[in-house]
Amino acid sequence: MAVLHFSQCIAMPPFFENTGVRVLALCLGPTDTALLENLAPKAYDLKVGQFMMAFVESQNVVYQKPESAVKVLVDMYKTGPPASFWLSLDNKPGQNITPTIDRAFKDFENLLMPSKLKLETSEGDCTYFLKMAKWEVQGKTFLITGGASGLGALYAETFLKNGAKSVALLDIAVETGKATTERLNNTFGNKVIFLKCDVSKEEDIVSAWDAVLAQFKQIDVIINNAGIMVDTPNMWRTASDVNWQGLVSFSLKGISHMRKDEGGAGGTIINISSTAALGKPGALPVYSGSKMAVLHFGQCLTMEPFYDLTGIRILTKCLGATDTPLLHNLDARAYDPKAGKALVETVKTDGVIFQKPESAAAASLYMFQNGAPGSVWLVNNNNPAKDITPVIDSAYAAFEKVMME
Ligand SMILES: NC(=O)C1=CN([C@@H]2O[C@H](COP(=O)(O)OP(=O)(O)OC[C@H]3O[C@@H](n4cnc5c(N)ncnc54)[C@H](O)[C@@H]3O)[C@@H](O)[C@H]2O)C=CC1
Ligand SMILES: CCCCCC(=O)/C=C/C=C\C=C\C=C\[C@@H](O)[C@@H](O)CCCC(=O)O
Repeated sequence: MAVLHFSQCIAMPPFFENTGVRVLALCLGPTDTALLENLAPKAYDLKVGQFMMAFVESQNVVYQKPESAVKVLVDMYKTGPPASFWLSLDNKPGQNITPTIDRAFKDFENLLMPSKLKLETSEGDCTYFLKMAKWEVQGKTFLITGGASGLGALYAETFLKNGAKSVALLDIAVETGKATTERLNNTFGNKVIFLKCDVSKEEDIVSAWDAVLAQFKQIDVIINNAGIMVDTPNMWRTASDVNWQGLVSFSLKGISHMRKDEGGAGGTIINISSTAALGKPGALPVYSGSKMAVLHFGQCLTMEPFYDLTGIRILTKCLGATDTPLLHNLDARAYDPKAGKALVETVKTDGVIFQKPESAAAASLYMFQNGAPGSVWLVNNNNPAKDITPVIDSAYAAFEKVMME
């Protein structure tokens, strides 16, 4: 999904008109190559791998011939319009699936329109405020990446105010992290620890994870919040490691630790995605692709019987533009200077609202207290959190339908 969304974003008009470069993406179905040999041990977990294999066998999935996939690639090259997306499945001729993908993203973009949102979550919607919380913050231990400042620090404060037992803040910024920890400990009574951890480095993750467990013994909630937005030539790889690989690493460690079927206590993993996964910001294809990867990772992980088996709730938050340093110097964050200039212009002309961090944190608390396992939430424009799982599910149902045709 990161590949598809990267391609969609970078190819946004007037990309082809300006550059003469045609971006095409191929969604390849199961194809008879070494990639599909001995599948079960390739899953993130053997039990899940065996479940997947049983499914593949029960469905008589066809592994198409590699020659058929290559033919589709060649046809796509010969006939594909700029920014088109193709399917190669079951040895059939290539199918241009751009209309289906576009329709799904139109539905996502509609979620971002303030007028449409108001229809569904008005300020007077009492049920939003009065609904009983289903998931307790009280007594829970939190691990928050990127917790030294910005939204991460605010999540810590919000959950502490609502009864969290302990919080581990992990961040690359040591001085800021220590200062935030001291401030929170002065207010909430020594419940917070700080650990230096660069989430783009596996060795940092391993040692911080071990240190948090040595201190707290149990982690109930992980907020994978650390993220940077820099698509520039010298930083896009680091940004991908921070936004995506770090999140995967903490999620997998969290699953091993929390899973009830292997002696854990269950728990919640909150992954911070963005409205950049729902819209197509042409200047930020790497950032947007990484946030789409975060969204799709959560959806795949949480497929049945994940929650029943493990007792782990995966929540994904699509956060809209929020007034933190992440949005400073926007022009220098795009993949190239021309795109950066265009981004700054669009933010002005579209009147993009930079919502208050406090609003985003309050909405996140609501999402924690009420989010069903596997749900996806929109937190945008200072509005209450909105459960957008049905819209995401219906887009994926449309993708699946195309594969059945
Ligand atoms: N501010 C916004 O408009 C939006 C933010 N988000 C996401 O929310 C999350 C938090 O963003 P903000 O608080 O706005 O950003 P921020 O820039 O204010 O704070 C980010 C925090 O992450 C830390 N960090 C940076 N690199 C790190 C690394 N390699 N390892 C560990 N920590 C690291 C920073 O030191 C800082 O404390 C990010 O994942 C971001 O993508 C999503 C949508 C909109
Ligand atoms: C839709 C992007 C907001 C994502 C929030 C985030 O993580 C970082 C935001 C940084 C800049 C936002 C720019 C927004 C520009 C939009 O007005 C538009 O140009 C991009 C979306 C175009 C589309 O939806 O097709």
